[in-house]
Amino acid sequence: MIKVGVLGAKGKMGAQTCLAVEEAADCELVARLDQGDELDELTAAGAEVVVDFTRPEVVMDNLAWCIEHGINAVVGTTGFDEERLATLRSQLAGSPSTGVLIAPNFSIGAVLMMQFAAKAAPYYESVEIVELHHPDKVDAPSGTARRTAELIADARREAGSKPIPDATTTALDGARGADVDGIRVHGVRLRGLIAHQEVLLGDEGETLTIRHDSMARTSFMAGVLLGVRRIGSTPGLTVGLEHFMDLS
Ligand SMILES: NC(=O)C1=CN([C@@H]2O[C@H](COP(=O)(O)OP(=O)(O)OC[C@H]3O[C@@H](n4cnc5c(N)ncnc54)[C@H](OP(=O)(O)O)[C@@H]3O)[C@@H](O)[C@H]2O)C=CC1
Ligand SMILES: O=C(O)C1=N[C@H](C(=O)O)C[C@H](O)C1
Repeated sequence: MIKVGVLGAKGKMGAQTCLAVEEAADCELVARLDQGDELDELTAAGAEVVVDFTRPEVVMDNLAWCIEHGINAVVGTTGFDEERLATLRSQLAGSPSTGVLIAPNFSIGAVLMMQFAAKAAPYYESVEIVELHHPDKVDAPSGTARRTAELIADARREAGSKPIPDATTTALDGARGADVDGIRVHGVRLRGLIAHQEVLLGDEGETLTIRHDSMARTSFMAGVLLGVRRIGSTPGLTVGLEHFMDLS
């Protein structure tokens, strides 16, 4: 049995994760913590893996504590840039048997969408991303969109792709979206939505649209449990659930 603690347990994703862990035959939910609770409850309960679905402004403190106490972490919270990842790598160097998984999206379909988009991007002159989410989301663009843009930009750099054409010389602020590593990312916030993304690719006479939709938060749970099961045997920092999937 893997002893699991959940941070952000009263939130939308944390509550769903508690249910999934309780239902998993090989996991035991030993701690559910939220805002104001003491992290020491995790060690007292013997947690071996912590799942973090909190907020970008608190997740780094949570992870520093987990690494210091040798507790593996599976992280869905967004807000990770290169600087934060470098900080985690250096903290993990001091705790070589501890593992941290940062997964911008735990949905298997979303992971595939990101991989397909990166594969397709060098074949098209143009590519832009539209992410669509529920209006209670606090960060923009989404972690998934940022990660997709980075994967696409890496693939295009590797293939020697030309810069994406765009003749815009005048624009209202935000009209062309955010620039993430040279890729335009547009955000929609709409009641009724959960988490959705389109990657639009275009060239002479054709377009390709790759779209993924999470219609319920249960869509993330298979990926969360995969992370929980694998992180104990994967020391160091892993970025992206694709590393725990056989995609070759
Ligand atoms: N990787 C993935 O697949 C997914 C990632 N996410 C990401 O997960 C994060 C959480 O999303 P969501 O569940 O929708 O957000 P919610 O706001 O519903 O939940 C966050 C919870 O964390 C609590 N919290 C805040 N600070 C702390 C703290 N220091 N310790 C413990 N708990 C704390 C919040 O309490 P309070 O409200 O009082 O602040 C709240 O209960 C976001 O960054 C989101 O983008 C979401 C879906 C999927
Ligand atoms: O806040 C959300 O809801 C989601 N957050 C993650 C993100 O920012 O990419 C994952 C998913 O899109 C849902």
